[in-house]
Amino acid sequence: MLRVAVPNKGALSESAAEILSEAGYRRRSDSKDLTVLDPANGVEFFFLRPKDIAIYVGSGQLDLGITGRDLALDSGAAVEERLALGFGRSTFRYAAPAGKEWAPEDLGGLRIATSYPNLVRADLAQRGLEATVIRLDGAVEISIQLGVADAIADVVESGRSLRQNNLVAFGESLCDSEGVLIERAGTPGTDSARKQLIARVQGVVFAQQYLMLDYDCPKSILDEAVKITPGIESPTLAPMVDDNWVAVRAMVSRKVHNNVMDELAELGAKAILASDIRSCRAF
Ligand SMILES: Nc1ncnc2c1ncn2[C@@H]1O[C@H](COP(=O)(O)OP(=O)(O)OP(=O)(O)O)[C@@H](O)[C@H]1O
Ligand SMILES: O=P(O)(O)OC[C@H]1O[C@H](OP(=O)(O)OP(=O)(O)O)[C@H](O)[C@@H]1O
Ligand SMILES: [Mg+2]
Repeated sequence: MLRVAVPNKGALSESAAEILSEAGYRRRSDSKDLTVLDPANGVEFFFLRPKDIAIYVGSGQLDLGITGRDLALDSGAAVEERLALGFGRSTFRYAAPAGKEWAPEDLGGLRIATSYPNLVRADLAQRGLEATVIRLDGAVEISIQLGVADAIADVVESGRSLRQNNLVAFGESLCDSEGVLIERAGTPGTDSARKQLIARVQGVVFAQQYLMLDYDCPKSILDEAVKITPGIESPTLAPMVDDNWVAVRAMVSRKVHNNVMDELAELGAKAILASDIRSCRAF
């Protein structure tokens, strides 16, 4: 039986559950359940704190886990990313009171509060700086006001928490994070339940990042149109009753699909339709 760790709460839990459910795995029926058995797929799911997941997977107790890249790195556990999952995106930034221009070099000798002490220590060491790292569990933004720190290093998503506490981020992001599927480093498993879960999850993630585009295309502009929509392998063409036209179908990245639709319309394509893909095996 494949043993898979899933976030039980927090910023990653809902999206992780969504992806697994879309990939055909059993959902838990109660948010207090810590395990769910899915015998049809040969998987047992363990609902754990996202911070702990890399430790279980790195120690070999569990085979795969969904967690955040930043959490996995900070844990120091011997794990590798198998897939990036495209949700729970965040940056990890230094921040300090607004009103002065800060640079990472200013951190030498200061007290830095964070929930990710290892990420911060590694970054300070790389910069050749010595500072006191103060480990807090959360609500890190308030720690300066409360007098236990001079600066912080924290997860920044929208930036609202920093603004509300009159803090400014500075320096590059220490870690650009998102949800990731991890396994133990050095021993990529090859059992069928594992391969199936990875392929299914990859199919759902891929499908979330693409749309299916269909359009009617005058044959005279077909060469130019398929350059705009090359698809993954190659676009599909289907004959139309009017011999001067052909129907084209291709997958396009969600990020650019509006531009692609504009360009196709400009070129003379008609009936340009974009539809969601729920899952795929496109690789
Ligand atoms: N707005 C956000 N706040 C916190 N974590 C976020 C956010 N957006 C994405 N993440 C990611 O979610 C993971 C942290 O999840 P975790 O459940 O530990 O924190 P949380 O959602 O703040 O819950 P908790 O209240 O238990 O601290 C990290 O990988 C982090 O990068
Ligand atoms: O840039 P933002 O969109 O404001 O998001 C980032 C903030 O959200 C999280 O805190 P959370 O609300 O989870 O509380 P916590 O600090 O107790 O974990 C995180 O720790 C940051 O504080
Ligand atoms: Mg939090």
